[in-house]
Parts: sequence; structure tokens; C-alpha cells
Amino acid sequence: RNRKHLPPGPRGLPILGNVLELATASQIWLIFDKWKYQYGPIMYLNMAGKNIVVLNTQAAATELLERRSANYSDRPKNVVAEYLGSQLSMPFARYGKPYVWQSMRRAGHAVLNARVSTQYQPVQIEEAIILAHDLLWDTSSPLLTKINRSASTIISVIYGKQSLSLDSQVRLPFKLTDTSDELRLTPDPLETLGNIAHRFTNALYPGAYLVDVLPVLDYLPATIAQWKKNAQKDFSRISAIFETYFDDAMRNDQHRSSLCVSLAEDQVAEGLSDVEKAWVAGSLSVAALETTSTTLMLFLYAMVLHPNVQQHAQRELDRVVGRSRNPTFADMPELPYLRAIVKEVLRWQPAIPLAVPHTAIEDDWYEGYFIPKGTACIPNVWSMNRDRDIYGPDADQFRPERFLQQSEKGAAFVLRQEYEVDDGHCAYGFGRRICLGRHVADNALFIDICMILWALCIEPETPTGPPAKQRPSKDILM
Ligand code: HEM
Repeated sequence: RNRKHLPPGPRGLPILGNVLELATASQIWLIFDKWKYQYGPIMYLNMAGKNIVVLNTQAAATELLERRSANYSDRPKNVVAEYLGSQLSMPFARYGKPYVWQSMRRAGHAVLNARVSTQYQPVQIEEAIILAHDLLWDTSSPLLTKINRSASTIISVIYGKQSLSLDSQVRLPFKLTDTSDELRLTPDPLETLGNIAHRFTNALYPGAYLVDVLPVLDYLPATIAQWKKNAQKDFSRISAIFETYFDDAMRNDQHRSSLCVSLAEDQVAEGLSDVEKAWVAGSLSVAALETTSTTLMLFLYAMVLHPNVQQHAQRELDRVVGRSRNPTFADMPELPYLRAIVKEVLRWQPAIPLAVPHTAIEDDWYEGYFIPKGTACIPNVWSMNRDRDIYGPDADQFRPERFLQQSEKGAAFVLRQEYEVDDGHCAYGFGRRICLGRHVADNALFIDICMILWALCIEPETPTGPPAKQRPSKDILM
């Protein structure tokens, strides 16, 4: 009877529901954004019998995923992902007693909280300098390769400097050529970690595997069910990769300062087995790599589109830092415009526009609508970040100034007081499942963006020249 009170939403076919409408769309969030204006803050979809609720406003997401987080911190059940090891992988692990998510999250929090994250700043500065240098002088690698390399700062933080190399790949208990259709191994550990991320996200895509629609298929033995055989094989390969990388980090980290060393030696990871610790490190790397590099690419895109923003940021850097030294984290309080750019990139183009679904553990009601137990709640971060009721009529535009206000002392701008603590966007998700690496990510983005804009000008590529141009080295203020 309660099903009469499901939230409004587009009508689908009797069996497949809305699968067909969404299966071919490459940017589903744009379809959701259109539906938001038709159906309101919360809408219901049927994906081949599975209940899905899309949360379109910050108010709905805050009420359900944060205030009622005890009921909304689970992840959707996914048969293929479970065979792949999602129970050990923090972003996808289920919530609740028989699962290890709580212990992993506690251990992850201890090594990534706001205070501890400042310890990684020296490595982040070194890597930001290398990135700016590469962007200027390495003319042989594609832009994406350079950006991906820089996002690997987080790998230095997790596994220690230079601990992952071809050596780690060679020590794997299988050949690099022993590659499956769905999980490709390459000599580069970073690429292998990226491929593991894709293996999981492909499995989690709604309707990607028939077994999630017809659970009876799970009773087929692996000898008949190819998907199961592949997933089981890939699980043992992923686990071996994470365990090998973890061992190498312990062996090679002379300074005993990596996140792996903390996991292995400190009490933070008490109660976790060695394999579980290796999965904490592995799943942090997988969660960190593509999100950070995508955001940096989107920043470059924003700079190409908005040369005025770039110039404004460079004037701030020239005034505060000058040309005789590079920017550091100590400059952060004096660089409100640069901090606003970090927030605006994450608001305008969130790296994961639909975040990661949270699942309702029990039946619930919201504003007169029924949310059945087991419903996957998708936070429509894209639309929340462009909500005109919150950000004004220019919400679709890239405008860092929205986070600033005139200083009381004079003409200079300062970050609005509320944004000293509030992100000002929803790119990192919600409640108990909010992104664990957000402090490290914010720091990495801030110093990378400062270093890039300090060192070079970003312009669209022309047939006659490269896109990056060095800025004059003379101190403009001197
Ligand atoms: C710009 C960069 C990043 C973005 C936009 C981002 C975004 C997200 C989002 C949307 C979620 C899902 C939150 C939810 O379910 O409500 C998430 C989860 C997570 N992120 Fe990030 N992330 C970034 C960087 C990182 C980094 C650098 C790390 C690790 C050092 C990291 C580790 C994690 C982990 C472990 C989770 C799973 C948390 C859980 O399920 O309990 N992320 N991230």
C-alpha cells in the first residue's frame, strides 16, 4: 500500500523500468538535472525492479544522508562487486555489524583527518613543483599523463616515496601479460591501480550484470557462469596486487613515514588483519587517483575558458608570493581567491557528479513520500551544486567570486566567513560516508593550482605552439 506514496518520477516499462532510458546516456546527471525541474527535490526510478531514489537538493540530502545517517550509510548490494572484494574496499563496503567498514574507516580517518593531513604537505609541495615543471618542459608526454603522474602524490603519501615501481609489478605472483578483458595489468603500478578502479565502477553501474537483476543466476557454479569465474579470478589478482604493494611500502620506506607504516605499526588499525590493512591502502589509492586528476583537468579547462580568472589569481600570487620564491601552504590565509578557485572547480564540475549511492537500511518517509528499505539513494551532486536558489541565477557559471566578500579594511577580498569551514559544494558527498580523503585532496588541489598559476599561463593550444607558457621570472613587485 505504501508504494502508492513513492516519490514522483518518470514512468518506465513494466519490467525494465527506466533502464533503457538511462543505459545509453553517457552523462546521466544531465538527464537527472532536466527531470529535477519536472519532479522536484526527490524522485523515484525503477531500474529493472530495483528501487532508486534520486536526491536533487542539498536540503533532501542533508536531511536523509546526514541527519538520518544511521539509516542511510549502507551501500547497494551488488553481487559482482562482492565477488570482486567490495566488502574489503572501503568506498563500496556494506555498513553494519558483519562487515569491516567501521574498522577500516576508523583507521583511514586516523591517517587522513584534517590535522594529520598537514603532515603530507611537504611531499605535496615537492610534487606540485614537479607538476608545474613537467607542464612547462616535458613536451613529449600527453597532458593527461602529466596530470595523472601528479595525482600520484597521494600514492607517495600512502606507500612512501618511490616505493611503487616496475619492481613491485615484477614481484606480483602472476605475469603482467596474464591480463583479463576486464582487468588489465601494465608495467606502470599507477595505471594498474586506475584499471582496478574501472573494474569496480563497471561492475557497480546499475544493470551492468544480469545477475543483479535476476539474483537466481548467482546459484550457477563458476564453471558455467563466466562473470563469476572472472570476478573470482580478478579478486585474487587485486588482493595480490594490494598485498604486494603494501609489503613493498614496508620494506622500502626508509623514513618510516608513509600511511602504510602508520597502518602497520600504530594502534589505529588494531583489529584489522594484514590483508585488510593492505586493502585499506589499496582502496584509498583507487579512490584518490582519478578523482584528483579529473579535478585538475577540469581546473585547466576552466582556466582556458576564463582567462580573466587566471589573471586575477596571478595578480594575487604576484602580490602575496612574488617571483623570487614559490608558493607554500603558509601563504594560504593570504590567498582567498586561489582558495575560492579550488571550491569553484569542485562546485562547477564535481569529479563524481552523482557521488556514490547510499542505501536505506529500513523503510522510511520523507515529506510524505515512502522510501522502501533497500532503496539506493543517489545524491544528484551536479544539480545540488548548481541550485539557483542557493547560488543565484549565475549558478551555471564559473565564478570564484561567489565565495568572497569585500574585506572590512579596504578594497581587498576575503573568503566569506562561512566558507572557512563549509566547503560551499557537495562534491565530497555526505554524512558517515563523506569522502575520507577530502582534506588531503583540498590541500593537493590548492598547492597544485597555486604552483601552476605561479609558474605558467594556460592558453588554448594553437597550431603553432604548445598550450603552456612560462610566466616572467622577474619579481613583478620588486
Ligand atoms: C577531488 C578529489 C576527490 C573527490 C571529488 C572525491 C569524492 C568522493 C565522493 C563523492 C565520495 C562518496 C561519498 C559518499 O558516499 O557520500 C568519496 C568517498 C571516498 N573517498 Fe573521495 N574524493 C576525492 C579524493 C579522495 C582522496 C584523495 C582519497 C584518499 C586519500 C579519497 C578517499 C575516499 C574514500 C576512502 C571514500 C569512501 C568513504 C566511505 O565509503 O566510507 N578520496 N569521495
